[in-house]
Amino acid sequence: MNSQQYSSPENFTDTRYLAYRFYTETIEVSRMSALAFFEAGEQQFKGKRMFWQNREKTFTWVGLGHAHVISAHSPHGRFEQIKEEWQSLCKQIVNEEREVQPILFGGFSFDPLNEKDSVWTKFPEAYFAVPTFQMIIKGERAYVSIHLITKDKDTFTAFDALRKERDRLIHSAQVSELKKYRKPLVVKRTELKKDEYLDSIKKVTAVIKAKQAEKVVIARALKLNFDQPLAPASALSQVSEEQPESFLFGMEAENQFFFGATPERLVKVEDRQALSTCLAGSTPRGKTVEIDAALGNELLNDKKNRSEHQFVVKMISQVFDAHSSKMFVPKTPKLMKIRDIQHLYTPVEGELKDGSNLLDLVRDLHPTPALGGEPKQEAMSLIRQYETMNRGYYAAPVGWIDAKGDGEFAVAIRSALLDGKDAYLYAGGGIVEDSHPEAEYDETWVKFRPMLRVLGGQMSDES
Ligand SMILES: C=C(O[C@H]1C=CC=C(C(=O)O)[C@@H]1O)C(=O)O
Ligand SMILES: [Mg+2]
Repeated sequence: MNSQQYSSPENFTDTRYLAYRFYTETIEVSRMSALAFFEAGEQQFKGKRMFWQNREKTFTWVGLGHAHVISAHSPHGRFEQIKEEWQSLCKQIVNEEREVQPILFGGFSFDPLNEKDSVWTKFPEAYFAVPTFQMIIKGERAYVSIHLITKDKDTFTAFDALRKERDRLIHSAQVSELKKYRKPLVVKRTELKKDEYLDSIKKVTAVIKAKQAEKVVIARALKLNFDQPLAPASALSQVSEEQPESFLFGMEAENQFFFGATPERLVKVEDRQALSTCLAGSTPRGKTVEIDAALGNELLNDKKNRSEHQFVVKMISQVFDAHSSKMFVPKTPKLMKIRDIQHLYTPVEGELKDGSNLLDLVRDLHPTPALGGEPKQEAMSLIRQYETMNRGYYAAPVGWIDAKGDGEFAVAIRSALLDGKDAYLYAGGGIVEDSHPEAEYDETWVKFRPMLRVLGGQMSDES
């Protein structure tokens, strides 16, 4: 790298964030491992690191350090708060000419009105950050940006220090291989409140038969205890090897780390084109091509799974109808096959109307009936009443938005919370009129499988 290339940092001011100044600088770098960059921040930025890779693997993003945090602690108005604060901040930094935009990354809790005890002690109801150092890999090109958002006037020394730190991070990521970690041993695996979970499915099915709701998603948790803590970089590296066909995400909040490999897109916006995917209805993969195809066919024709799926298509279509024009929804679902499981899948596309933006869609889509139920409010209150835990960020939106309003959110399923020597894994399923507790229980095992393979903790008869 040649320091002559550096342009002087740009500086913007704005009304609401008048006191702040936003300094930024981006350089293109030769390609390096995003995980090595994440790991290079282990000492300085522990507790403040974020990771994202889209399903197609065309976009990888790493954030180290917090240039600015936008979080919400109140159960009400959190989507608006994040949107408004980000837009205010963006007024100072938007520059249509800029090839690399600053990105705000983070997530929401599933249900801020759930009052059950929570292990998610470090995660507020919404938690987003603009990182101090942002690395982007887009296709064949890689960029590293510095973001400094400050009220100080004299930033010359501070910015200079950040340039040095950036060079150190890049150097470290380019020369060192990802550390080889020993996979911690799982000393104990506990199914949390299994009997209550089975019982809740019976009760919810009865409630649905009594026509108080049409569909409710009920989930449960597994707890693993390790002999030593698992490093976030190691967890991410395992998950990226095990689940190549999913969105990969990770976010640290102090000493807790939430990560996962989810197949489910909540919504993506690019140049005002919006895309969502309805994903609900499941069956395992078959051991041979023939069995796999037969299972897939059965799923496509299964009444119970098609009904689970159709609630999602209907709801997402309604939300898209409100926010977009030129909507497109295929009439019948296809199969999405991933390593352990196959799902019914319907993409929904639309062109955003003036005045609607990505975070409006996130607010109105969350939770879709793939994670909440139908009708939404009844399902949420039934989940509060019958589910045996607090979901934290499981099943909630996680993703990013840039200064232009483009971005993508996934639904944080197939995920786990790491907390010291403990991990909490989550899985659920859509309960409809003809659901059966044992079958739903089995389905959760299939959904736990990828995370169990990543973390260890599967029993010897599980592959
Ligand atoms: C709730 C989960 O999956 C949802 C997404 C796809 C299929 C689902 C199902 O068939 O039940 C669930 O709605 C989970 O993985 O924990
Ligand atoms: Mg299901």
